[in-house]
Amino acid sequence: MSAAEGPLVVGVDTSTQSTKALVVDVATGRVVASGQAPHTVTSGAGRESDPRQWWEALCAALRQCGEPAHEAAAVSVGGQQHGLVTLDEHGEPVRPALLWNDVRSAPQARRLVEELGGAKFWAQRTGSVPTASFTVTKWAWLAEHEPESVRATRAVRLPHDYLTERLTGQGTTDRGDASGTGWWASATETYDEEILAHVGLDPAMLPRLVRSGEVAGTVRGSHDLPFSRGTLVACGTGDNAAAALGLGLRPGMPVMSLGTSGTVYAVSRRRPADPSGTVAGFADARSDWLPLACTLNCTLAVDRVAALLGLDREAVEPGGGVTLLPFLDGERTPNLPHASGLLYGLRHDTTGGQLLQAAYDGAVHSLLDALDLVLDEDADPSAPLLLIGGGARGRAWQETVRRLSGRPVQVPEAKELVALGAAAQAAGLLTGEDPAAVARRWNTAVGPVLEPVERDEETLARIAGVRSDAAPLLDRAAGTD
Ligand SMILES: Nc1ncnc2c1ncn2[C@@H]1O[C@H](COP(=O)(O)OP(=O)(O)O)[C@@H](O)[C@H]1O
Ligand SMILES: O=C(CO)[C@@H](O)[C@H](O)COP(=O)(O)O
Repeated sequence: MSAAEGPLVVGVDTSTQSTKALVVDVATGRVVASGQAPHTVTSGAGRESDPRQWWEALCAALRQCGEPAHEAAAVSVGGQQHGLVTLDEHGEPVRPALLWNDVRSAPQARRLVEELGGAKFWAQRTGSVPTASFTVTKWAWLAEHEPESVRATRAVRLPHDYLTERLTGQGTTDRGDASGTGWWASATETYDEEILAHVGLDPAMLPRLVRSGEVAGTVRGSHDLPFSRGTLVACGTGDNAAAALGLGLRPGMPVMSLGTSGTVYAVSRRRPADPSGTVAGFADARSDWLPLACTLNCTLAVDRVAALLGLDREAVEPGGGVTLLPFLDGERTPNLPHASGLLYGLRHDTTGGQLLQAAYDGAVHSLLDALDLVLDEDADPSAPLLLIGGGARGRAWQETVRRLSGRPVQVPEAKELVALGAAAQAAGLLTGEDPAAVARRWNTAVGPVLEPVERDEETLARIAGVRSDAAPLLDRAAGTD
């Protein structure tokens, strides 16, 4: 390995399934070393992870990076959004974190929207109409189901805040991730005291908001970590905002991320406020906005269908006219938290490969359906769709997105765009540059462009029709008539 030219920084992505760390050369953007360690997520009714496991995974990923991690001058953490981390007076988790894809707080989400002025109020005030993913609904769920956990809580954090605080000893967050809580007012960029009072959460328990380019703290001594004491720590952000930085995204460039969650988003200069609730009006990690739509069922759901069929995930076959709505975890976009998977149109001659293709089609349809709402009206409809996340490596995913979008699809060669975005934040602390400009200098978005093909309107219309006809079934909680 050749010597690095510039100072080194570490970028971390602590997402749903694993924590990844990259050591990056600030001068060139070259990834000098990398590491990754998995997390466990509970199955069954809820989705929970122990935050201490994220820390252990971070330490393991950094150990895999070896000597270069020791030389890093700054570090930053991007993480899965929305998760509710509750800490006691010793800074220890009161209970496992409730994750973004835990839909148990759907009744609380519905109630909060009703109680506080309806969808329009929430969209105007916070940028988003909260679904079960939003932290505020999880806090309301906890207050109702585990009041003893709420009583024991002294600090409330998001996943990336938790790791940043373990690095620095200080409770900090940023506007990008705060905008997914439901208690951050996007109009004023402050915590919303009325919403917090409504759910009985003391603002003193929340982390300090740190601005882009500001130092969140320095690494305090820890024998678990390869960093030297005093290494700079940037504010970090939510994983989608970090990937937007990592791509050096400019307004109007659409992104589709295929991981545990599916997301579509773009940077916008306008503060979003969609009262239909399809578009979450997130802030980006700089001073712009990140309108985004997110599905709960993406790579894991399609991989599950492949496993049920005993097929490799690439073993898709065209044709057959079968429709599969892969809502295995309930769904957020469309907002159907109680839905389960639905198969329609099965015939004697339907093949396993066609069924698998139908799962890809169903997952991508939900994302494309929301994309038009995410993009500003003046966005160029022929701009390439940037395809990122673990699924973007898969040929079947690439071809499905290409066929159903009718757009050119660009697949960046850089694999870990969340961690690269975090690394760009850390680099910005050292050089004073805008992190998105750092990523552009690193050429992170470069990758092959798949030429557009004619949009498969027939399949899109078929899926939309099944979804609409099945609406009463999909909206019904399992086990009810
Ligand atoms: N070559 C590949 N083809 C298709 N899917 C892939 C490939 N490699 C990884 N994946 C999918 O990527 C997912 C992990 O993506 P990632 O973006 O890392 O997830 P997360 O950020 O949610 O933890 C896995 O669920 C897996 O199905
Ligand atoms: O909830 C959202 C966005 O609103 C998800 O995108 C999470 O941020 C989890 O991301 P991945 O682990 O799938 O990357």
